[in-house]
Amino acid sequence: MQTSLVENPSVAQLDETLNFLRTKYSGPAPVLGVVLGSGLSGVANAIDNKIAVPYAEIPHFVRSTVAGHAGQLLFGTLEGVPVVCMQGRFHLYEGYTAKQATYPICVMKKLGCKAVIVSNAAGCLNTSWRVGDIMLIADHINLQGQNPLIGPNPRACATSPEQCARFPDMSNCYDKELRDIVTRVASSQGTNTREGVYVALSGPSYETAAEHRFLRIIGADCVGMSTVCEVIVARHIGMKVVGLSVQTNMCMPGVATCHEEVIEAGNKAGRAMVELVKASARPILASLEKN
Ligand SMILES: O=P(O)(O)O[C@@H]1C[C@H](O)[C@@H](CO)O1
Ligand SMILES: Nc1nc2[nH]cnc2c(=O)[nH]1
Repeated sequence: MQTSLVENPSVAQLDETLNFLRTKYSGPAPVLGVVLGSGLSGVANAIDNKIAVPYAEIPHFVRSTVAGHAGQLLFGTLEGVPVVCMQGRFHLYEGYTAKQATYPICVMKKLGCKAVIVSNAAGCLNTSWRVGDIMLIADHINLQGQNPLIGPNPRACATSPEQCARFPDMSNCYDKELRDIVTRVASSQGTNTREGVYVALSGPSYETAAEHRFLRIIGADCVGMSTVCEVIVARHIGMKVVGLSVQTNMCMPGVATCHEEVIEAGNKAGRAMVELVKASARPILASLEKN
């Protein structure tokens, strides 16, 4: 069943989704959500005791229409940590509203997730970096021309009154403590992560050379077509966020970009991402339990 979501998800819609998911999965409640971007679906292979639920079957979910996005919700454990994983996400360029695209984040919250790891494939604007580099998102710039919080407030998926501010703060959007944990894990694995700013445009066209110049000037290190709406919703409802951007193509004058290249580079770097996300799951959980 597919419902057009232009309003915030209602209690009834969320209940319907959760009741359906409970008929498919009865294991421990997930504490960590993971959103896998283009070409990064290999992380799904690291999930143990996996139960896959296609988006097409889930009430109030829309469909994945993009190559490289499998379009299913996965339940299971990652190094013993109960997780729910979006194998494929929804993008605004698919024609979905910001509320439709971010509905799964509300569902993750209702399922019990305290934090979400969002990942994406991105074009690299930083000329000192290389294809395959993994960037921890330190901050973002939202140039999508949409904000999922526009409209009535608060949200039914919030669990406490202090969540869902009308004007939510975005100053520690990408949690510093969790970011430091992932950086430490990466260096213990010999992976040299970057930190930087992700800028999101609506897509689906890739950028012109003039747009690349502009995006560098305003302080972006890489550019993509997703993530920021998910992160805004997650922060609004009190979830902590870790963001990972795999640099899949260099944004350079005269160099063409294509989605196949993005998927291929995402899949290659996906191997390091799998190890990083796997090894970070337990320390992230320990940090969430401490706070
Ligand atoms: O879902 P993500 O942000 O990883 O996907 C990126 C942006 C577009 O969907 C696609 C372009 O090739 O990759
Ligand atoms: N907007 C945008 N999204 C991407 N996703 C992967 N590469 C790119 C890129 O170069 N530009």
